[in-house]
Amino acid sequence: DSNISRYHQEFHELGLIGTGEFGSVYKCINRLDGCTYAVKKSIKPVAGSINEKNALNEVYAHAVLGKHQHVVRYYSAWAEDNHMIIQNEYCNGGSLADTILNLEKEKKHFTEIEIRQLLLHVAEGLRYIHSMQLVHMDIKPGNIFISKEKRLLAVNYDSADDGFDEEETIEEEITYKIGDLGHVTSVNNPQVEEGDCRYLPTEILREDFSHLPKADIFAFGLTIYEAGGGGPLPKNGSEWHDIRNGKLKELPHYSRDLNELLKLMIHPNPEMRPSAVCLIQHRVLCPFGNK
Ligand SMILES: Cn1cc(CCO)c2c3c(c(-c4ccccc4Cl)cc21)C(=O)NC3=O
Repeated sequence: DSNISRYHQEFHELGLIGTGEFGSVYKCINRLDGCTYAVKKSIKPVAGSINEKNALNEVYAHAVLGKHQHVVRYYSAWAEDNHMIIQNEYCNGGSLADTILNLEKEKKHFTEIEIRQLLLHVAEGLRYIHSMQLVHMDIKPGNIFISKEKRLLAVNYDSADDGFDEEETIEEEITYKIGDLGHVTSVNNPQVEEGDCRYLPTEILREDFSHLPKADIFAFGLTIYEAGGGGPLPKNGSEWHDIRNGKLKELPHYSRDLNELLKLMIHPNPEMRPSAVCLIQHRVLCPFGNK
Protein backbone atom coordinates (compact mmCIF):
# COMPACT_ATOMS: atom_id res chain seq x y z
CA ASP A 1 0.00 0.00 0.00
CA SER A 2 1.38 3.31 -1.01
CA ASN A 3 1.18 5.19 2.26
CA ILE A 4 3.48 2.74 4.15
CA SER A 5 7.06 3.55 3.05
CA ARG A 6 8.99 0.72 1.36
CA TYR A 7 12.09 2.18 2.97
CA HIS A 8 10.80 1.63 6.53
CA GLN A 9 9.17 -1.67 5.62
CA GLU A 10 12.37 -3.16 4.14
CA PHE A 11 15.06 -1.46 6.24
CA HIS A 12 15.98 -0.80 9.84
CA GLU A 13 17.87 2.52 9.89
CA LEU A 14 21.09 2.34 11.95
CA GLY A 15 22.21 5.93 11.46
CA LEU A 16 23.09 8.85 9.19
CA ILE A 17 26.50 8.41 7.53
CA GLY A 18 26.58 11.39 5.22
CA THR A 19 24.73 14.49 4.06
CA GLY A 20 25.31 16.97 1.28
CA GLU A 21 23.55 18.66 -1.61
CA PHE A 22 23.19 15.10 -2.96
CA GLY A 23 20.84 14.17 -0.10
CA SER A 24 21.32 12.00 2.98
CA VAL A 25 22.93 8.57 3.23
CA TYR A 26 21.94 6.09 5.93
CA LYS A 27 23.53 2.86 7.12
CA CYS A 28 20.64 0.38 7.09
CA ILE A 29 19.99 -3.28 7.78
CA ASN A 30 17.68 -5.01 5.32
CA ARG A 31 15.02 -6.75 7.45
CA LEU A 32 14.74 -9.66 5.02
CA ASP A 33 18.38 -10.61 4.25
CA GLY A 34 19.95 -9.11 7.40
CA CYS A 35 22.71 -7.45 5.36
CA THR A 36 23.90 -3.87 5.81
CA TYR A 37 23.45 -1.35 2.97
CA ALA A 38 24.17 2.30 2.27
CA VAL A 39 20.86 3.92 1.31
CA LYS A 40 20.78 7.44 -0.15
CA LYS A 41 17.56 9.45 0.10
CA SER A 42 17.33 12.59 -2.01
CA ILE A 43 14.46 14.94 -2.77
CA LYS A 44 12.70 13.65 -5.87
CA PRO A 45 13.86 15.90 -8.71
CA VAL A 46 11.32 17.89 -10.72
CA ALA A 47 10.20 15.83 -13.71
CA GLY A 48 12.15 16.84 -16.81
CA SER A 49 14.80 18.77 -14.82
CA ILE A 50 18.59 18.33 -15.05
CA ASN A 51 18.49 16.82 -11.55
CA GLU A 52 16.06 14.16 -12.74
CA LYS A 53 18.34 13.40 -15.71
CA ASN A 54 21.29 13.01 -13.33
CA ALA A 55 19.30 10.90 -10.87
CA LEU A 56 18.22 8.55 -13.66
CA ASN A 57 21.77 8.63 -15.05
CA GLU A 58 23.08 7.32 -11.73
CA VAL A 59 20.62 4.42 -11.71
CA TYR A 60 21.24 3.58 -15.40
CA ALA A 61 25.01 3.65 -14.77
CA HIS A 62 24.70 1.33 -11.76
CA ALA A 63 22.46 -1.01 -13.72
CA VAL A 64 24.96 -1.17 -16.64
CA LEU A 65 28.03 -1.35 -14.36
CA GLY A 66 26.71 -4.49 -12.66
CA LYS A 67 29.20 -6.33 -10.55
CA HIS A 68 32.85 -5.31 -10.29
CA GLN A 69 34.92 -5.55 -7.14
CA HIS A 70 36.24 -2.01 -7.56
CA VAL A 71 32.89 -0.34 -8.27
CA VAL A 72 30.34 0.10 -5.43
CA ARG A 73 27.52 -2.34 -6.10
CA TYR A 74 23.93 -1.20 -6.74
CA TYR A 75 20.94 -3.22 -5.47
CA SER A 76 17.77 -1.23 -5.98
CA ALA A 77 16.24 2.22 -6.50
CA TRP A 78 12.69 3.50 -6.12
CA ALA A 79 10.66 6.67 -5.53
CA GLU A 80 8.42 7.25 -2.52
CA ASP A 81 6.77 10.25 -0.82
CA ASN A 82 8.59 12.75 -2.99
CA HIS A 83 12.00 11.10 -2.46
CA MET A 84 14.38 9.19 -4.74
CA ILE A 85 15.95 6.25 -2.89
CA ILE A 86 18.99 4.19 -3.99
CA GLN A 87 20.26 1.12 -2.13
CA ASN A 88 23.98 0.40 -2.59
CA GLU A 89 26.68 -1.84 -1.18
CA TYR A 90 27.84 -0.58 2.22
CA CYS A 91 31.61 -0.08 2.41
CA ASN A 92 32.57 -0.30 6.09
CA GLY A 93 35.89 1.61 5.91
CA GLY A 94 34.69 5.11 5.17
CA SER A 95 35.83 7.13 2.14
CA LEU A 96 39.40 7.86 0.99
CA ALA A 97 38.71 11.50 1.96
CA ASP A 98 38.09 10.38 5.58
CA THR A 99 41.35 8.36 5.52
CA ILE A 100 43.34 11.34 4.17
CA LEU A 101 41.93 13.59 6.92
CA ASN A 102 42.80 11.03 9.62
CA LEU A 103 46.33 10.58 8.25
CA GLU A 104 46.90 14.36 8.25
CA LYS A 105 45.60 14.58 11.84
CA GLU A 106 48.02 11.87 12.98
CA LYS A 107 50.87 13.30 10.84
CA LYS A 108 51.06 9.92 9.09
CA HIS A 109 51.02 9.01 5.39
CA PHE A 110 50.37 6.06 3.09
CA THR A 111 53.44 3.92 2.37
CA GLU A 112 54.42 3.63 -1.31
CA ILE A 113 53.11 0.04 -1.29
CA GLU A 114 49.72 1.26 0.00
CA ILE A 115 49.62 4.01 -2.65
CA ARG A 116 50.32 1.39 -5.33
CA GLN A 117 47.48 -0.79 -4.04
CA LEU A 118 45.12 2.22 -4.15
CA LEU A 119 46.35 3.05 -7.69
CA LEU A 120 45.82 -0.52 -8.87
CA HIS A 121 42.30 -0.93 -7.39
CA VAL A 122 40.93 2.35 -8.74
CA ALA A 123 42.68 1.84 -12.11
CA GLU A 124 40.93 -1.56 -12.33
CA GLY A 125 37.57 0.07 -11.55
CA LEU A 126 38.21 2.82 -14.14
CA ARG A 127 39.30 0.26 -16.75
CA TYR A 128 35.96 -1.53 -16.26
CA ILE A 129 33.91 1.70 -16.45
CA HIS A 130 35.83 2.90 -19.55
CA SER A 131 35.53 -0.55 -21.17
CA MET A 132 31.74 -0.04 -21.02
CA GLN A 133 32.19 3.20 -23.01
CA LEU A 134 31.26 5.16 -19.86
CA VAL A 135 33.16 7.82 -17.88
CA HIS A 136 32.76 8.65 -14.17
CA MET A 137 33.43 12.44 -14.31
CA ASP A 138 33.64 12.95 -10.53
CA ILE A 139 36.63 10.89 -9.37
CA LYS A 140 37.89 12.31 -6.05
CA PRO A 141 38.79 11.01 -2.55
CA GLY A 142 35.19 11.57 -1.31
CA ASN A 143 33.90 9.17 -3.99
CA ILE A 144 36.36 6.34 -3.37
CA PHE A 145 34.96 4.03 -0.67
CA ILE A 146 36.84 1.47 1.39
CA SER A 147 35.85 -2.05 2.40
CA LYS A 148 37.87 -3.69 5.15
CA GLU A 149 37.59 -7.40 5.68
CA LYS A 150 39.34 -9.25 8.51
CA ARG A 151 40.83 -12.59 7.48
CA LEU A 152 42.23 -15.26 9.74
CA LEU A 153 45.72 -15.85 8.34
CA ALA A 154 47.18 -18.38 10.71
CA VAL A 155 46.66 -19.96 14.09
CA ASN A 156 49.73 -20.93 16.08
CA TYR A 157 49.46 -23.47 18.82
CA ASP A 158 52.30 -23.48 21.24
CA SER A 159 51.61 -25.83 24.09
CA ALA A 160 52.67 -24.11 27.27
CA ASP A 161 52.83 -26.30 30.34
CA ASP A 162 49.21 -25.55 31.19
CA GLY A 163 47.95 -26.91 27.86
CA PHE A 164 47.32 -25.15 24.55
CA ASP A 165 47.25 -21.48 23.93
CA GLU A 166 46.56 -20.44 20.40
CA GLU A 167 47.68 -17.24 18.72
CA GLU A 168 45.61 -15.99 15.82
CA THR A 169 47.11 -13.86 13.07
CA ILE A 170 44.33 -11.69 11.64
CA GLU A 171 45.00 -9.72 8.47
CA GLU A 172 42.83 -6.82 7.38
CA GLU A 173 42.18 -6.90 3.62
CA ILE A 174 41.42 -3.48 2.14
CA THR A 175 39.47 -3.00 -1.12
CA TYR A 176 38.97 0.42 -2.73
CA LYS A 177 35.74 0.95 -4.68
CA ILE A 178 34.63 3.73 -7.01
CA GLY A 179 31.27 5.13 -5.85
CA ASP A 180 28.79 7.94 -6.57
CA LEU A 181 27.93 7.42 -10.23
CA GLY A 182 25.85 10.62 -10.33
CA HIS A 183 28.06 12.19 -13.03
CA VAL A 184 28.54 9.08 -15.17
CA THR A 185 27.96 9.68 -18.85
CA SER A 186 28.75 7.90 -22.10
CA VAL A 187 32.09 8.54 -23.80
CA ASN A 188 30.27 9.80 -26.88
CA ASN A 189 27.71 11.96 -25.06
CA PRO A 190 28.33 15.69 -25.52
CA GLN A 191 26.35 16.61 -22.34
CA VAL A 192 28.82 16.53 -19.44
CA GLU A 193 27.83 17.39 -15.87
CA GLU A 194 31.08 18.86 -14.47
CA GLY A 195 32.48 17.26 -11.29
CA ASP A 196 34.36 18.91 -8.42
CA CYS A 197 36.45 21.82 -9.81
CA ARG A 198 39.46 20.80 -7.69
CA TYR A 199 39.85 17.70 -9.89
CA LEU A 200 38.67 19.18 -13.20
CA PRO A 201 41.07 19.33 -16.19
CA THR A 202 41.10 22.47 -18.37
CA GLU A 203 39.90 20.74 -21.54
CA ILE A 204 36.54 19.97 -19.83
CA LEU A 205 36.20 23.63 -18.76
CA ARG A 206 36.79 24.47 -22.44
CA GLU A 207 34.03 21.95 -23.28
CA ASP A 208 36.43 19.78 -25.25
CA PHE A 209 34.89 16.32 -24.66
CA SER A 210 37.02 14.48 -27.23
CA HIS A 211 39.03 12.55 -24.55
CA LEU A 212 36.58 12.04 -21.68
CA PRO A 213 38.29 8.93 -20.21
CA LYS A 214 41.45 11.04 -19.78
CA ALA A 215 39.46 13.53 -17.67
CA ASP A 216 38.91 10.64 -15.21
CA ILE A 217 42.67 9.92 -15.34
CA PHE A 218 43.43 13.58 -14.55
CA ALA A 219 41.08 13.57 -11.53
CA PHE A 220 42.51 10.18 -10.49
CA GLY A 221 46.07 11.60 -10.62
CA LEU A 222 45.12 14.48 -8.29
CA THR A 223 43.25 12.00 -6.03
CA ILE A 224 46.45 9.94 -5.60
CA TYR A 225 48.47 13.17 -5.16
CA GLU A 226 46.16 14.11 -2.27
CA ALA A 227 46.38 10.60 -0.78
CA GLY A 228 50.17 11.05 -0.92
CA GLY A 229 49.92 14.23 1.15
CA GLY A 230 50.01 16.80 -1.68
CA GLY A 231 46.66 18.38 -0.73
CA PRO A 232 44.53 20.26 0.00
CA LEU A 233 43.92 21.12 -3.67
CA PRO A 234 43.06 24.67 -4.84
CA LYS A 235 39.58 25.39 -6.24
CA ASN A 236 40.81 28.30 -8.39
CA GLY A 237 43.56 30.92 -8.69
CA SER A 238 47.22 30.67 -9.72
CA GLU A 239 47.82 27.41 -7.81
CA TRP A 240 44.87 25.88 -9.73
CA HIS A 241 46.44 26.99 -13.04
CA ASP A 242 49.95 25.82 -12.04
CA ILE A 243 48.63 22.28 -11.59
CA ARG A 244 46.90 22.46 -15.02
CA ASN A 245 50.25 23.51 -16.47
CA GLY A 246 51.64 20.23 -15.16
CA LYS A 247 53.31 21.70 -12.03
CA LEU A 248 53.00 19.38 -9.01
CA LYS A 249 55.05 19.51 -5.80
CA GLU A 250 57.38 16.51 -5.44
CA LEU A 251 55.94 14.06 -2.88
CA PRO A 252 59.05 13.48 -0.71
CA HIS A 253 58.02 10.13 0.75
CA TYR A 254 57.65 8.47 -2.63
CA SER A 255 59.84 7.24 -5.49
CA ARG A 256 60.75 9.30 -8.53
CA ASP A 257 58.83 6.77 -10.64
CA LEU A 258 55.62 7.41 -8.70
CA ASN A 259 56.10 11.20 -8.82
CA GLU A 260 56.72 11.00 -12.59
CA LEU A 261 53.62 8.84 -13.07
CA LEU A 262 51.42 11.39 -11.24
CA LYS A 263 52.83 14.20 -13.43
CA LEU A 264 51.96 12.16 -16.52
CA MET A 265 48.41 11.53 -15.25
CA ILE A 266 47.75 15.27 -14.95
CA HIS A 267 49.54 16.23 -18.22
CA PRO A 268 47.95 19.31 -19.86
CA ASN A 269 47.56 17.29 -23.08
CA PRO A 270 44.95 14.56 -22.37
CA GLU A 271 46.51 12.29 -25.00
CA MET A 272 49.73 12.20 -22.99
CA ARG A 273 47.94 10.85 -19.90
CA PRO A 274 48.08 7.04 -19.51
CA SER A 275 44.81 5.11 -20.04
CA ALA A 276 43.52 2.93 -17.19
CA VAL A 277 44.74 -0.16 -19.13
CA CYS A 278 48.20 1.39 -19.51
CA LEU A 279 48.27 2.32 -15.79
CA ILE A 280 47.65 -1.28 -14.74
CA GLN A 281 50.62 -2.43 -16.84
CA HIS A 282 52.84 0.43 -15.63
CA ARG A 283 56.06 -0.72 -14.00
CA VAL A 284 55.24 1.33 -10.88
CA LEU A 285 52.33 -1.04 -10.32
CA CYS A 286 54.14 -4.18 -11.41
CA PRO A 287 57.44 -3.49 -9.64
CA PHE A 288 58.49 -7.14 -9.85
CA GLY A 289 58.20 -7.08 -13.62
CA ASN A 290 55.18 -9.44 -13.60
CA LYS A 291 53.48 -7.93 -16.66
C1 LIG B 1 28.62 9.45 2.64
N1 LIG B 1 28.83 8.02 2.54
C2 LIG B 1 29.44 7.24 3.48
C3 LIG B 1 29.44 5.92 3.04
C4 LIG B 1 29.98 4.79 3.84
C5 LIG B 1 31.46 4.74 3.68
O1 LIG B 1 31.95 3.90 4.69
C6 LIG B 1 28.80 5.87 1.77
C7 LIG B 1 28.51 4.87 0.83
C8 LIG B 1 27.84 5.23 -0.35
C9 LIG B 1 27.43 6.57 -0.61
C10 LIG B 1 26.66 6.96 -1.81
C11 LIG B 1 27.19 7.92 -2.68
C12 LIG B 1 26.48 8.31 -3.80
C13 LIG B 1 25.26 7.74 -4.12
C14 LIG B 1 24.71 6.80 -3.25
C15 LIG B 1 25.42 6.43 -2.10
CL1 LIG B 1 24.69 5.27 -1.06
C16 LIG B 1 27.74 7.56 0.33
C17 LIG B 1 28.43 7.21 1.50
C18 LIG B 1 27.70 3.99 -1.11
O2 LIG B 1 27.19 3.85 -2.24
N2 LIG B 1 28.24 2.97 -0.39
C19 LIG B 1 28.74 3.44 0.77
O3 LIG B 1 29.30 2.73 1.61
